[in-house]
Amino acid sequence: MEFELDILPLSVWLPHQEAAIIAGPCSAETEEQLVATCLQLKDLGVSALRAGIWKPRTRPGNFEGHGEIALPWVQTVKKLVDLPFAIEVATPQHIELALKYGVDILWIGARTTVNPFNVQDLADALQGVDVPVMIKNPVNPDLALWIGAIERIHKAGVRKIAAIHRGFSSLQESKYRNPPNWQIPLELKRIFPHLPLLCDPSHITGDRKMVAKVAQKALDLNYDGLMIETHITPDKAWSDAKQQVTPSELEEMIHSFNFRKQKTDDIEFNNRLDELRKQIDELDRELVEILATRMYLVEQIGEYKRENNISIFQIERWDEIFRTRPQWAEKMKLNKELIQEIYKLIHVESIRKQTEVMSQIPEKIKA
Ligand SMILES: C=C(O[C@@H]1C=C(C(=O)O)C=C[C@H]1O)C(=O)O
Repeated sequence: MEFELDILPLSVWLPHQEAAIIAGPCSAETEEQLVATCLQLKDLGVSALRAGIWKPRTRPGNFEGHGEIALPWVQTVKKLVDLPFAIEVATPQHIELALKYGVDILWIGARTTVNPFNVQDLADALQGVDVPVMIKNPVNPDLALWIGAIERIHKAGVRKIAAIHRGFSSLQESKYRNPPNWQIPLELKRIFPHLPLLCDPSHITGDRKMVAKVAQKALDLNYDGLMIETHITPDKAWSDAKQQVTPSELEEMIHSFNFRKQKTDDIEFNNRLDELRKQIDELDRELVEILATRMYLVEQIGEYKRENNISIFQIERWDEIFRTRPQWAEKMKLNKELIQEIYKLIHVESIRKQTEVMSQIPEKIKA
């Protein structure tokens, strides 16, 4: 990475118990709806409130938020409920207005994170401003864009930063509205271990029935918090009706959550974990050795093909491999999709290796 992120822990700007929970309606629809929802959230132990003031909608004609008109409603809520309030901003003007009305936390939405020009405009507007900024993943599954947006905001001097994982758009059919692609946020966490990471199961699932399950998965993966859309009458919501839950459903969910610890001092647990991990280390070494041996054979086949002028890609052989290996896996109670994915990667590497071999001048001719 270009530079280590120097950021403050989440607890500095968002005090919380086991995990930070940000809740509130998708959109601020009326002052009554916003106040009623937030009053019901007041005693649930949530760490912050949220509401959409400007809503980026895919197509025109849908409710796009009230804009500045709704900001005094946020002020009303803040007088009644002693919790920080978060809203989405997409332009420098949104930032200016949010700060003018005393909004505590800003977030950059998925449709903004995709555009570096847009993010840079926001970063410039945030220069010298001490406000926490949460950055949602870009709509498309592109980790570099997400990192780029975080770096731009960080370079503007913002030290209260968090990332929000809200899932990614996909052309494939899925039970999710925005499939989570967990490997992307986990890779972000590997690159920036100190960056607080929140999950937005409402946008990932698009379906209130699945929200608790995805939220629990995020907690199992040691996420620092959750953002959950909550509405007093979700079915009547002006936006994202299907994915919002009532405050009492949220309360039930919070009670059902299992909050995991990252580590323990329990000696017995740690010893057993070490023992099992040593076994994994040995197996992984063997796995890598086996892959190296397989690749050595692929290279030999490549040389043989070159000498006999045979093409690299062999559809029948590849088809046989792609059919049989998952079958072997299933017999051993292994996930067949995993084996398919692994073999796709192996095959791409075989082709790369043999392409390299094909373009080499054979030793005999060189001599
Ligand atoms: C190794 C070969 O070349 C390619 C790579 C394969 C593999 O990695 O197993 C299979 C078929 C070919 O597309 C081969 O022809 O056997």
